[in-house]
Amino acid sequence: MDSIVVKGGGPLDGRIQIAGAKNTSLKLIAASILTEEPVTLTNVPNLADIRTISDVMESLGVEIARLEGGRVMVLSAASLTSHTAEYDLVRKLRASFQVLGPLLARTGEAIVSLPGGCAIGARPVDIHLDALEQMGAKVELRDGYVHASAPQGLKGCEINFRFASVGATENAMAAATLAKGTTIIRNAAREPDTVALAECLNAMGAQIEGAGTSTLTITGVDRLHGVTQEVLTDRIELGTFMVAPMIAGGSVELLGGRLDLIPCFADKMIEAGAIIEETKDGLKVSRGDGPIKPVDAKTEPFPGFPTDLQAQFMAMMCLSNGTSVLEETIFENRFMHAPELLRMGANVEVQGGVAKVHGVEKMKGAPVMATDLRASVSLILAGLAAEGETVVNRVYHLDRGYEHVERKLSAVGAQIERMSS
Ligand SMILES: CC(=O)N[C@H]1[C@@H](OP(=O)(O)OP(=O)(O)OC[C@H]2O[C@@H](n3ccc(=O)[nH]c3=O)[C@H](O)[C@@H]2O)O[C@H](CO)[C@@H](O)[C@@H]1O
Ligand SMILES: C=C(OP(=O)(O)O)C(=O)O
Repeated sequence: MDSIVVKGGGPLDGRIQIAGAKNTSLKLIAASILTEEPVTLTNVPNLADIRTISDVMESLGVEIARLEGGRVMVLSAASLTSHTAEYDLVRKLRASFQVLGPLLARTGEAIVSLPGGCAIGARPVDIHLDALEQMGAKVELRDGYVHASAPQGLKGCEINFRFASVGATENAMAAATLAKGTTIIRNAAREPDTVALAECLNAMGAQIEGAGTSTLTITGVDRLHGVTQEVLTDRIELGTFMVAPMIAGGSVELLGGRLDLIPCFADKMIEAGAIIEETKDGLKVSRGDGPIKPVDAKTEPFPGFPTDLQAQFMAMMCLSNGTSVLEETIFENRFMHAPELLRMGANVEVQGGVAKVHGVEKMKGAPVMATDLRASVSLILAGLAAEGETVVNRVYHLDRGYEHVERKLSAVGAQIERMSS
């Protein structure tokens, strides 16, 4: 299994190209089931998660051509050969559950393995299933699978989400595009990935209004057609690399970066002392002359502080000149990086969903391991300024969501390499 070795070093300098968004790509790929015509996606990142969802799609009969080293994907769901997304594939990637809505809407039947819990929390799917039931689907849980059917098609209705779940909004919205009548989803997610999915579906002939607000109105249409869609910049990769020059010092230009993708996170970075400049190609982030200042943050649905950037922000707060309080409200078990940061000399106290981070002057390299994607990258970030060598093990979590992290960081001067074993 590969590991990443980071040596604390001097300031960073240079440019990093931010890839297309993983979480947008996954949903656009799943949505291609809604049409018989080809869906072409450009700016797709080259990631393990994309390969996994491609396996799920191929198991359903979707033909996939990958061009330009995988950056361009052409998906053709002209003839679906299966209604079943198997446990062995779905367990590898929760987002595989996003085939449920499209499959049900297109064919009237879908059997999808329950994705199950994962390291960051239990992550039930009740909101997804309630929404589909309200649209007239019969939904049963049998042998670890969701069996959903709507032989006469789905029907528009009013749905009030108890929580603005990203995945449930996207599953219900995708399904509603082919329902009879109008569906209104209240307390819908407003994440940029959800807006991008709505835009792609509209470009395929759907009638979705209100994307980016809490109320979506979807007027069902008889069929959707093919599309060519560019995937937007990955805001989580962007936020991750914004933290790097804060920890290591120096300045990095993040190509493709946009402030509107990370409004609250950018404000918190500025409070912590980052200098963020909008350039013609993206965002340039520098560490000012002063120390990293302690900043409190609470994770919230978009446009709030993203849970997917909490671990990286914690790594930075470990080096602040005071105490910050980080509150995790989205997932019940998303502080697994804290004990690993402690190995590196950090001072973090976790109690339930709250972490008190007392900044230390210096961290020290250590062997560490993380059990989820963002936790893994937070340890690499911490390693950029730690004394000595940090070895991050189990990097398959990292490879789910970061393209060549070691190449991108070494290109701006970090001492980092991948060790294969
Ligand atoms: C592939 C993808 O896009 N993943 C993102 C998506 O995950 P995902 O779509 O799974 O996140 P949700 O917004 O659905 O989950 C948020 C919270 O709602 C709960 N919940 C969700 C659905 C449900 O039916 N019942 C329920 O109780 C979850 O357990 C969790 O505590 O949004 C999260 C929140 O921004 C991000 O961290 C993930 O990176
Ligand atoms: C939690 C994440 O992804 P997933 O929802 O696929 O687990 C993430 O991207 O940080």
